[in-house]
Amino acid sequence: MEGEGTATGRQRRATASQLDQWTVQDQVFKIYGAFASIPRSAQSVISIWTASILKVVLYERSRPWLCYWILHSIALLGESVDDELEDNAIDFLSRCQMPHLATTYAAVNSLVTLGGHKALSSINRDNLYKFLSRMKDSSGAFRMHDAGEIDVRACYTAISVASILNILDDELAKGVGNYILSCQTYEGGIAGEPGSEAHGGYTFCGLAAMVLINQANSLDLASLIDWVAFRQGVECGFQGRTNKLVDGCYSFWQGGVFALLQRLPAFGGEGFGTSDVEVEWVSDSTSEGDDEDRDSSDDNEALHPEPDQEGHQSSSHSPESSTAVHIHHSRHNQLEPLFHTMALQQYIVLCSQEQEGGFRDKPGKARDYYHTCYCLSGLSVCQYSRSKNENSPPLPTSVLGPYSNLLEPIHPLYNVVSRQYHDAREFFSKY
Ligand SMILES: CC(C)=CCC/C(C)=C/CC/C(C)=C/COP(=O)(O)OP(=O)(O)O
Ligand SMILES: [Zn+2]
Repeated sequence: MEGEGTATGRQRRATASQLDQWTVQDQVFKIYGAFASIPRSAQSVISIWTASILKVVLYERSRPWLCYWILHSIALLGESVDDELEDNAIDFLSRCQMPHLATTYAAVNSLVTLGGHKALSSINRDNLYKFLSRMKDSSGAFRMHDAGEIDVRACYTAISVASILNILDDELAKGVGNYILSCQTYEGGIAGEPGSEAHGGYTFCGLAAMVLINQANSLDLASLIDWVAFRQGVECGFQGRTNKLVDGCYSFWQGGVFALLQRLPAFGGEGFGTSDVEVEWVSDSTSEGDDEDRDSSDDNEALHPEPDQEGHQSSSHSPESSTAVHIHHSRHNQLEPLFHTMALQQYIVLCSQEQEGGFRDKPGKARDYYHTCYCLSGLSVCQYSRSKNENSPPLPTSVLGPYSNLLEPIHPLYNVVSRQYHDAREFFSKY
């Protein structure tokens, strides 16, 4: 019998990413070996040179992301950039040469966020379609880049850009659903690849991709919703996975999962009309006053949960009263937000926000553009979680702090501001 520690035993249990990672590790160790054998005097020059190449590669890879995080944050705040910056951003994004699905998604979302003829027409949809087809594996799933890793993130970014650019067809969609289904774990959340651990980032990607290809109902939605409901911690923020710390960025990755779920017909929502992916908002059969009254009492409970005898959180999180069951039995058949939206706003505004501006993972960490983008996106999801449609703004009681804290609504399938989504949709339906 092969022992746990043997190479063959290790190989047999390995995921595709682990195998990739070990290949890279072997190469790095070989480089270390070669490095150790050269004269000491040459080592420092080479190490400075290698570090700067690595820095350039990583920086180049993240630049479209920086554009998206910054532009989307500005758009969420209801602001726009000046003409010169807009022109420079369009010019820069059209010169990015390293094809990669994640940066393609970031660049497309940046251009959609900038909006207007110049930004939208700078996207070469024919070439992009060819790139997406090249990234498609024979299994149906997508890989991130040429010879790159296959995972749920790649599936989402490919399907998301294809959908928003109106080039999604059966060929691109074929097999994606089965791959994502194989990534839903025993916990209910979705992992990056089969056999890995469920994680909020991949759960958002997997669910959004399934909605876009009209296959969300083939997931085990009841266990998915229970998994995500249990990820909101006593600190009021979300953790990315079981037994890990809460982090501001999961306000969107997990909060966005709720925003998607509550629009699904299976949970009483009105759907996305997935053939043309129009945003529909949750219908509401009760009076707004009634709704908002309950909001505040629920949120008080959320902030001060009654511990049970073993010190666990309140009974609404016990397995006997699973979240899925609650949804269907809520008063007057009205759909409640499926998480504590005011509590999450408290975590975002009071714990993730930096005094000087910007957002972070948690107190003690530094602010950055990634966390700023995803904390603001999560905040918007919370604020609009009870809105009937994007033209009826939330009541003040749904917004933590002054009403001037209200952000723009997002389209949760793509995480771009709704108005920009509609403009892009219209633009790409004509061209
Ligand atoms: C569209 C797109 C590209 C989406 C990316 C989705 C996303 C955020 C995936 C998360 C990946 C991951 C396993 C992080 C764990 O990091 P960690 O171990 O440092 O954090 P943790 O302790 O919170 O799990
Ligand atoms: Zn984070």
